[in-house]
Amino acid sequence: MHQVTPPKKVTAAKTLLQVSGIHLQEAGSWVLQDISFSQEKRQKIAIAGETGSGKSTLLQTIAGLVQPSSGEVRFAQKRVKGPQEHLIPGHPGIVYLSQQFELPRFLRVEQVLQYANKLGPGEAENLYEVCRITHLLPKRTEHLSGGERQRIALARLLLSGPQLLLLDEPFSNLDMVHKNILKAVIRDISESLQITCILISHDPQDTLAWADEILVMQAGKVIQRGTPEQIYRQPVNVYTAGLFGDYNLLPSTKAKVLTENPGIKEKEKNMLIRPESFKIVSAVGRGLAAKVKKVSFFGSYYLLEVALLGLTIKVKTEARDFKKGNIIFISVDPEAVWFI
Ligand SMILES: Nc1ncnc2c1ncn2[C@@H]1O[C@H](COP(=O)(O)OP(=O)(O)OP(=O)(O)O)[C@@H](O)[C@H]1O
Repeated sequence: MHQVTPPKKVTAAKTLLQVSGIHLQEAGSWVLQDISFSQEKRQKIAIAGETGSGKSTLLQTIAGLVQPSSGEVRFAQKRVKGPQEHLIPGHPGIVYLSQQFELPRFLRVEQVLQYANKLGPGEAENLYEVCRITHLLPKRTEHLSGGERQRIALARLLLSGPQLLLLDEPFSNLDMVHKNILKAVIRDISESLQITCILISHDPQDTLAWADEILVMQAGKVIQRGTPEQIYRQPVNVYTAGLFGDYNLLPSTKAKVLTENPGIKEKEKNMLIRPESFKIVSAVGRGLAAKVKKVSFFGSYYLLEVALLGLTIKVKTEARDFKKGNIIFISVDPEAVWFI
């Protein structure tokens, strides 16, 4: 099996956020169930999960915008009060960038930001640089693109000087150019402004390379927590596996043929193999024969669908030599197999 780095131990002194036993019931059903985790200062946590799994509600609960039915959120060792305990919901140290952020219309960007500014001289200008919005300051808010509006909404939140930034699907609805700008902004918010972040995203490309730790949610529960490598290579179930990319699932009966490969032990469980873990080998006898049924081009790689052991298996390759109908020989590295 793969060697993966265990998540870092969180020590009390470094802990910024402590979420303990959060439950939330709405309209008779559980939206959040027994959620507990902690976050160190500057630790980057991503939350993944299907639509409706409770990700946004969890972030809103952390921000003090939703009252949990039970459990508590502690931020910098103090309990975060919910909206039923506060006249103005929220916590001054925590900001939440919603998917439905709003900006006042018919104002110049610099006016909008001026009203929100609680930072010292020079700090706001630095923040505008980090958010890549300095050139937008003289523009009017109704003359901005969606990506620009979002970076201004983000800067406006950060002008209050928070320690924790909660980002709810910030990359949805962005084209590749604006997405890459926002990725650089989020990296700099963490590195130069030293603000701790939690980020929700559907897209594994947004979270795997960024996060120190990923929480996977399903039906209001955290079902897996680990480093990006653990989550990707050792998913607890097919739900987690599917959130982070394509996979092949071979039933144990079929897997027996592949287990002839020295190094792969036969187990009763199904075998999960990512498409990039198959190797296409040249010689007969060094791999199993498979017939190419379909070739799809994805820019940096091709995805082959091949018939193997009566199943359709997905194989990723950078080579452009394969066509429908070809017979290829494939093998798998024992290190890349995960039993599920
Ligand atoms: N105030 C509420 N009353 C009733 N149901 C609610 C309330 N808030 C959330 N829910 C339900 O809880 C579930 C989780 O919603 P939530 O928006 O947190 O999920 P999500 O994982 O963020 O989904 P998405 O990715 O679509 O934003 C949904 O089924 C939602 O309808």
